[in-house]
Amino acid sequence: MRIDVVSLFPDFIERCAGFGVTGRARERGLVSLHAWNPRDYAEGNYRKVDDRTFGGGPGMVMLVEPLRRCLAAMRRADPQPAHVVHLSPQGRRLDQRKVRELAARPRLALLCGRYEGVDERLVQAEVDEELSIGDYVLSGGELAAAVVVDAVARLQDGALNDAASAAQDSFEDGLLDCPHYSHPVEHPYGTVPEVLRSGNHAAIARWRRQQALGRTWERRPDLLAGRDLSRQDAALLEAYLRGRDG
Ligand SMILES: COc1ccccc1CNc1ccc(C(N)=O)cn1
Repeated sequence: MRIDVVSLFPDFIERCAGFGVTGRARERGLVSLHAWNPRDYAEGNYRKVDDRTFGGGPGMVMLVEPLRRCLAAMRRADPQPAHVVHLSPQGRRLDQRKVRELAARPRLALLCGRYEGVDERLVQAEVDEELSIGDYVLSGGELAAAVVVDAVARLQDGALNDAASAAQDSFEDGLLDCPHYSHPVEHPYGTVPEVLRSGNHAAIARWRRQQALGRTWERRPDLLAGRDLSRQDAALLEAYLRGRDG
């Protein structure tokens, strides 16, 4: 898939997406990343990209015209239509379902606002959807865009090795992940659970599912609300809670 990023700090995303799984996905050609700077499309020798907000009040707004020109150049660069996402605190909340939807698209354009945001006319005319990575305000949309790039890149076929994709799966079915352990077996911080060293793969799978259910119940009950647990899952969760409460 192709991802275009519109940002006043184009190297920001290039750097963020250069490591690990995302860096490898790019090297393998699973994802191509293209940065566009609205300042390159701004007028005057100050190349103005922002100005005061009408109606008064603090802060500056990104001007519509440099962004319009920038997006036009981005569209011209590739005939494939781009799904334009504006990263904003006013956006719908990003979750794994939305990530999967975005990852299935051939081309994404991520619009990163700075200052107090973007002239609303640009949003209305050019943006397909606004997304938020959480209920907090950042100094720019770039970190949110980097989150989207990472989350969609790792879902591209061939991006993850088997172990990592297994970890991915645990989030895919809407549960938190089970705990993980490695060497040494005995450590002042504790001992690796016996079942994980038993070689009994059915028991290991059961234990992991039980841990995922129990931890989700304890930490994110909202993920279980409105979800019908299978009889097997319900039994595992009950046993987990009984075992916890002694
Ligand atoms: C006041 O900032 C803005 C106001 C409007 C748009 C963009 C920005 C840039 N900042 C952002 C961007 C995204 C998120 C998020 N939660 O996804 C948080 N902050």
